[in-house]
Amino acid sequence: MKFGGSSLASAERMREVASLILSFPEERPIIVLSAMGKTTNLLLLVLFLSFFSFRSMTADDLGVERSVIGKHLEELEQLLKGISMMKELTPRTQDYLVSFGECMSTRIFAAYLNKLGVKARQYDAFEIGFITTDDFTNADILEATYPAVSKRLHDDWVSDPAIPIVTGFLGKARKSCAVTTLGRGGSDLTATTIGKALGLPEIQVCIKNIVVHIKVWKDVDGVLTSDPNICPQAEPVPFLTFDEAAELAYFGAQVLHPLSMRPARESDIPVRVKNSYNPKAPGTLISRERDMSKAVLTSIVLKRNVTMLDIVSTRMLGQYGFLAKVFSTFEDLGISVDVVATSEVSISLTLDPSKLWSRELIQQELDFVVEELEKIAKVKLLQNRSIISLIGNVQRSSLILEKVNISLVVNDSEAEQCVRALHSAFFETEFSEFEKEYISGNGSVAALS
Ligand SMILES: Nc1ncnc2c1ncn2[C@@H]1O[C@H](COP(=O)(O)OP(=O)(O)O)[C@@H](O)[C@H]1O
Ligand SMILES: N[C@@H](CC(=O)OP(=O)(O)O)C(=O)O
Repeated sequence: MKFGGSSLASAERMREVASLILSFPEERPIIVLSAMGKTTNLLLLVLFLSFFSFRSMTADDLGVERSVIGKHLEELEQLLKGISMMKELTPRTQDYLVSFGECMSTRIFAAYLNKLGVKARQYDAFEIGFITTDDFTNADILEATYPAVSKRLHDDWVSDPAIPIVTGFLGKARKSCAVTTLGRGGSDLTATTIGKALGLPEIQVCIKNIVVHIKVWKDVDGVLTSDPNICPQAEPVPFLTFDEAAELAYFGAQVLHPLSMRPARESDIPVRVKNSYNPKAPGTLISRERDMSKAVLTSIVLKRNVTMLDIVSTRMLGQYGFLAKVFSTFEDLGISVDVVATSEVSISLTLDPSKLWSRELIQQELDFVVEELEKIAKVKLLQNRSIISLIGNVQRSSLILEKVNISLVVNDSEAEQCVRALHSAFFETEFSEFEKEYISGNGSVAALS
């Protein structure tokens, strides 16, 4: 069970989360926690004065000794002094800095459960086998993680049973051994990684009749048809496939970490997204397959602040070399490409902003891309664009577009209005039988727009 910042904003919320966990006495949960509320943002903004008092107050409110986070508060103070003296925050130091959020929330929560008489044990993910690449701020979990984590959790459980309370979001870099983070919202990935680790055959043999499932608790009734901050009418989507959920997350839905579906899909362990403020709501069940016969559009998502490039060949290369050269330029620079529309001699594409944001020299980098591409093409750089993606089952609407989703690129300033218009057309309008048939069966996608 994973509880994110949205479920853990205060001492009161922590109490409710504890009673929610205890309301499943038949389950043997492993708990993954994010930092409380907006702690990660606060740490990044270095609003540490309010942060210190807030977190200590939470411990006080829960009747937990402040000493459970005393060492961390001292270390954090030292770290912040160091950063302000050096006037430099490297991605590695940034990861170390934000790791305090999860390290403290889990300690406070484990101490609270113990105080209630429920035996719990706190774990820092970087100490129990979460091995990652050294890509600070956006690290990838490595395969070695799965057996290491399952062994550690299993062995501890056998020798001294206690509910594990694990820090989400964090890992340990394979080369430098420093603390890493898995990208914003990465605790979802921690939860599905533990799910896969516990689904390994060795664990299944050790613990007979184990049925692993993953619950991700949020502050909304599941994955919704759109971002509720943009479309207040957004409704929960009851079922999704791993692929749909991954697309949805990748194309901007904040509700799930973009890579979090990978371990779940690899181990075929379903994920249920539930509302910790409304546990009775069924939420969204994400699994390998679902009934697609009625599904057309599942969700509309928005990814803002995207950079787009229009690249038209000057035919200096033969037609066959053009696309290869364009893509190798991005590969050399380590920039991912999101959405692509292409012909033999021209290509329009959007760049993945997360890759650009995680590094410095953004403008220089873009200038360099353009300079490289101008050797073979005319290039137009368009900034402040948004990608609106229509995620769903277009399988039945066009043979050509089978299994792809539809993305539109619009100006940032018009994006929310476009999402609202699309949401209203697709989810808030009663279609006639004829229109339903046209959308889901015979019409082309172009006709839809
Ligand atoms: N399609 C969507 N479905 C559900 N929630 C969404 C969607 N798009 C954006 N959100 C936002 O995601 C939030 C939940 O994600 P997040 O804040 O990361 O939760 P947590 O902190 O629990 O991990 C919701 O409060 C909602 O505002
Ligand atoms: N605290 C981290 C990791 C995380 O997963 O948070 P949340 O579960 O609240 O999205 C962040 O804010 O990015």
